Order: sequence, then C-alpha cells, then structure tokens
Amino acid sequence: MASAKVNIAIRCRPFLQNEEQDDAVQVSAHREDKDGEADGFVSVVNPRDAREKFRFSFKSCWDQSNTQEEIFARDVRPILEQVLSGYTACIFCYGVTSSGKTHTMQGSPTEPGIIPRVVRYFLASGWGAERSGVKVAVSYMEIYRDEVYDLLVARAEAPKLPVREAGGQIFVANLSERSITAPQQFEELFTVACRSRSTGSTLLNRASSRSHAILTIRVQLTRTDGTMTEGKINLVDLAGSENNKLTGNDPSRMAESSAINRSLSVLGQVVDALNRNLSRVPYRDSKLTRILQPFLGGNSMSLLICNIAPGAKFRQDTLNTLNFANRTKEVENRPVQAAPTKAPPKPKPTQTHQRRYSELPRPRTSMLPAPPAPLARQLPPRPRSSLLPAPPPPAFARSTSSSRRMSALPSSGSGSHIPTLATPVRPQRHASALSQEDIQRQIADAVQREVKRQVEERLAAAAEARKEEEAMMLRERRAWENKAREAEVLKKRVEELERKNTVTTDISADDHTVAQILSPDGNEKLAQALVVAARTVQDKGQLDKALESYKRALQYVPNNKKLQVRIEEVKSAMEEGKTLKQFKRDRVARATGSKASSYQGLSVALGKHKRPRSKTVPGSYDADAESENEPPRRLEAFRSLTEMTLEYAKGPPSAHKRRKSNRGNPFPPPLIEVEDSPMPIGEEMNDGGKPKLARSRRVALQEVQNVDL
Ligand SMILES: Nc1ncnc2c1ncn2[C@@H]1O[C@H](COP(=O)(O)OP(=O)(O)OP(=O)(O)O)[C@@H](O)[C@H]1O
Repeated sequence: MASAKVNIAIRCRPFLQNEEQDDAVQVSAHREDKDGEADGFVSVVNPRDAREKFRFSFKSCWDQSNTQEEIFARDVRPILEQVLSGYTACIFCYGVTSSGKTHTMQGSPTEPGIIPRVVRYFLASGWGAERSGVKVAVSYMEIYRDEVYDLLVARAEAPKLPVREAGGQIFVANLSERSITAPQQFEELFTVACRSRSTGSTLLNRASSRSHAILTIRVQLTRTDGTMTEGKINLVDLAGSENNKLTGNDPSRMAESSAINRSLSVLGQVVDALNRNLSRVPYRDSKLTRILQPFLGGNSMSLLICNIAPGAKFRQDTLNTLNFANRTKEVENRPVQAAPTKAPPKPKPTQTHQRRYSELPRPRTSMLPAPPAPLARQLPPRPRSSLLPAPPPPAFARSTSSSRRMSALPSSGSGSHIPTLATPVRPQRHASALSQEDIQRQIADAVQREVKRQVEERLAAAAEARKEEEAMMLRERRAWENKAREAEVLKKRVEELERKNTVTTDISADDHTVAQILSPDGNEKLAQALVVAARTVQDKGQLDKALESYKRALQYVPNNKKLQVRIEEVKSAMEEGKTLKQFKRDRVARATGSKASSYQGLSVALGKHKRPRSKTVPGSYDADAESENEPPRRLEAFRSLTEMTLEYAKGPPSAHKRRKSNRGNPFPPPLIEVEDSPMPIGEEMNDGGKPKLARSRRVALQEVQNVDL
C-alpha cells in the first residue's frame, strides 16, 4: 500500500450529570458522503472573544448522540478487514481526562466499546467465503510512570518489562500472550486484566486511567486455498492529559500526572517532528512513543480517535486536542502487507484421539495464569502411548518465545504461527503414561531450566543496561573533553592576542575578531579581567596603561556605559594631569558647587565642618573663601543645594521618569558629557550605588531643613 495518512475521528461525549451545560463546543456530524468521504466539523467558541468561533474539519466527527456501534461500523470495521489481509494497524484514543477514551475503547456491558467488538469480529471472521479458520491471541500491557507492565500477569508478580529492538523491530520483552477462542473467554480475561490496570479517582473522573493501556490482538486467517495471513492490531487507551487545577490531584497523583503529561508531550513532539520532516524524531524520549513508533510514521495504518468533552470548562483542553488532531492528520505511514504463507498441515487425528481429546473438560484458560512458554517448550517429548497416535501438542508447547516477543511488533509477515488454541493443561491420559517419579523428575528439570533461563535473561538485561549506561557516560566524557580542548585552544589564542596587544595603544583588529569568536559570557569575562588589570595600573597612577586596558575591555562589551564613562574620566584626568580619584572629587565638587562631595560639601557650605584650605576651582563655590558679610551668595548657594538635594532625595529616577521630569526643570541633575550621549550621574552607578546615593542625599536634605539661616 502506498503512503497513508493517519485517520482522525473526533468524538464528543454527552454532558455528565453534574456538569453545567453550555454551547461552547459544538459538533456537526454531517454523515454526508462527499466523494466517499464523510464530512464533519467541530466549532469551539473563542475563549477570549465569545463572538468568534474556531472551526476544525475532519473526515469523521461524532457527536453526543452517536452510538458505539456507529463508530465501530464506520471507522473501525474497514481497518479490521485490512488486518485480516496481513496489515498491522493501531487505534488510539486520545483526549483530556474524563473525555470518554475508556468508554470508547472498552465501553460497558450495555454499550461495549471497540475492544470487545474487535475481538468478536475477529473470532467470527474465520468462516465464510474462502476462509477456513482463524486463530486469535492477545497480549495486554500498561505503561505506568514510564514503565511497562504485563496486565495478563497478576500485578504482584508483574515485573517491569524492558522495551527492546532487534532486527529493526521494537518489542516488549517477556510480554505474555494468550490464545482466545471465544468472546466469553476474552471477556473474563480482560475483566481480570483491567482490574490490574492503574486507575484512581480524581475530581473529574471517579475511575481515571493513570496509565496508557495497549491491547495487542494477533490474528491468523487460514484460507481454503491453504494459505494463511497474519495481521495485528493495537488498541490503545491513552491516559488523559491533566490539568492539576481541575483534577485536584494529591502529590502521588501529581507524580502520575506529570508522567502522563510528559509522555503525551513527547507524543506531540514526535508528531511535530514527523510533520516537519526532522531528521531526529524523539521516539526514544518515552516508552509510549517507543512502543508506538511503528504506528506513527511507520509501516502500519493508524486511526486516532480524539475524545473531547463538551462545555466551556474543557474548552481549552478541547482546543489543544483538536490542534493535536490537526497536526496528526498530516502524519504519513507506509503500511506494509505481510505476504500470505502456507498454512501448516492440520494434524490427522484418529477417531479415538478425537473422541478422547474432545472429551476433556475445557478449562477456563482466561482465568488461569499462563505457564511460561519456554517451560512447556523445553519439556521432553511425551512418551507415546503404545497404541495411540500423538495428540496435537498443547498450546503453550508450540508457543515459541519469539511469538511471545512479537506481541508488541508490527506484523513481520514471516508467517509465524499462532499456537493451537488448545488447553494449557496437559491431558491426563498422557500423564498417566509416565510414572510418578518420571513426572516429578521432569518437572524438577523443567523448573531448573526455567529458573536458569530467567536468571540468564535478567543477567543479559542488566548487562545491556550497564552497557548503555557506560556508553552514555563515555559520550558525556567525550563531549566534556571536546569542550575542554576547545576552551584550551581559545584560551591560548586569546593569550597570544593579549601578548601582541600589550605593546600597542591602539585597539587591534584582533580584538574584534576575538570578541566575535567568544560567547557573550566569554566576552564579559575577558572584559572584566581587562578592567581589573586597568584598575591595578590605575591605582599605581599609570593612567595611560589603564586607559589602554579600559579601551580594550570596551571592545568586548561595547554597550557598557559605565566603561564608556570610565574611559572618558581617565582621558579627562590625564588631560588635567590628575589622578582619577582627584579628578572625580573635583568633578563632584564642580557639579554641587562645592569642592567636597554632596553631603560633606553641604556641611562645609553650612559651616559645620572645618576643612583645610585647598585650591579653588574657578567658577565653583568655595565655602572657605566666603566671608561673613556675603550672606546673599551663601543664601544663593544654599537654595541651589536645597533644590538639588530635594531632587536627589527622590532617589535615582528611571530613565523615562527622568526624561519627563527634566522637561523645564530648572535644576536638572548634573550631566557628564560622554561623546554624544549625555549621562546623569545616577546612570554610571551600579544598582547598589543608587540607593546609597539616595540615602546620603536624604541625610543631606535633613541637614538643609535643620539649618538656621
Ligand atoms: N459517549 C459517551 N456516552 C455516555 N457516557 C460517556 C461517553 N463517553 C464518556 N462517558 C462517561 O464519561 C465518564 C468519563 O469517561 P471515561 O472514563 O471513558 O474518560 P477517560 O477519557 O477514559 O478518562 P481518564 O483519562 O481519566 O481515564 C464516564 O463516566 C463515562 O461513562
């Protein structure tokens, strides 16, 4: 078959008893065929604008009134015919919690869902035109918190099962498989298995599935022409995505919930990667996607049933589900049909055998735990009773481990046989041919062999896990070593460039190159190192060297305003022949009208502190030079300081506020001219410096208020 896109069906459940009803989500299930295709759509009121509706069209839309039978007849049955002709298929139910996935997949005794219908359909499909028999076998697993468990094994004994890959096939190792001969037998088996499935109560669903459940049905159809086809179908009831606010989950439920949401998110990523034709599809990121790999972009056919719940309460989840459906409908599979093989010759039972065999009571295989297949396989051949021909071997005697392993695989087309649907209990008449002692010995041998096999298997699994872990560690170490090597090369290169540059004052082109090579983080670190170097020489009074280092640092962080200011300061200090400290002190004094810093300057201006005479900066206010009979000048200075202090006491304004407040302000904050970008003093400070400045100015304001003029 050529490529086939994943089929999508949308199903909206009815409102439940305690739910508030509204029209937020509406399904229009036309059921009109357009060119042989059904056409329907779902409309959802936009949560942000009630006048607007989102509309999603799909081939198959089912509303509250549609029955299980309708869905089965229209969407599921055609797939089953393909499975009988040798294809592998998968049907998933996807949706938010309590949207009706389990109802659709399992149903109830009065409204059976897809699973019981599929089993009945297969069991009944062996007889008709050109058909001469069918064999059906099932396996059932759940993925709970990203671990796989066999649901056909009592939960207390069910170990975590590994997912493996061999010959390009992915399978769950040691998953058991049971032959099914009658619907009643399956129902009993399935009821028991479902009880083992992890469910729990949430605010949204009293019996919420806490795991993804996958039922695999393998079916072999024999035809009258002596050929046989084998197909397989996976029926997947996914756990629902959950909004913990709505479900009211407790911590243990939350852990389950996060595992569920995580695996579903990987499922979404897989779909996205397939749609975008990415080279890496993250199938391996969760067990769910690993197991479902053949059904998403693989060699099988798939139907995704998206369950939605009505009403505004679930509207966002409904939109998410419909978006997922929209994306998934673009995913393409390439279904491969298994070629028919020759059916094995039927045993020719004698009359005696037939009579005796059919006389045996039919055990309830579904309720019995199956003996492990290899145990039966390895039993020595039964001694033939002298007159009787050998009866057909019991089911498990022919169930090979490979057939058990295939349970999670798409049909390989190899024609592997489903075991004869007979009883796992050995007929007594054969047992009676052996002495009690022989039986005991054989059982002991078989048990020993089985224990040995299991131990070997576990050891092999542990060795494989160890190997994987080692490989991962090796990969990590190599990655780390590579990084270290790269860093070393880069460091050497930088050192080399540094060496070259120390003799020049101009910024060489190499600095720009280094800045381009380094990451932003690396640039910052290098700049910091250069600033530290600059400070060291600056403290020694070597301003020219400091300037050179600062300039080079700026190449790595060209937008750093503090550094730009610092360079200008150093340049100015050099021009004025001062140390940087002196220059800064004088600048503040110039800006505040005093030689001292704002607070000290103010105190001095008010005559509170005596300060040694110093050189007067032309144009600045010199408190010492002031005489007692110059009150107007002192008053003028005081007013100016008060205004300025009031302005600063507000704290450093934001750039926006500052721009706004400076409009028409007669006392704008002092500006330091840095090339084209004038910057107020507060700007050059770091965040810790600004509050300190504001505090000191607030103190200054108090001083001003206490002045007795
Ligand atoms: N089509 C339907 N008709 C009638 N009742 C329905 C339908 N679909 C779902 N329900 C009811 O809604 C409730 C929730 O359904 P169900 O348990 O199937 O949800 P779910 O999606 O499997 O939830 P979770 O993910 O939590 O397991 C059940 O009581 C079920 O009987």
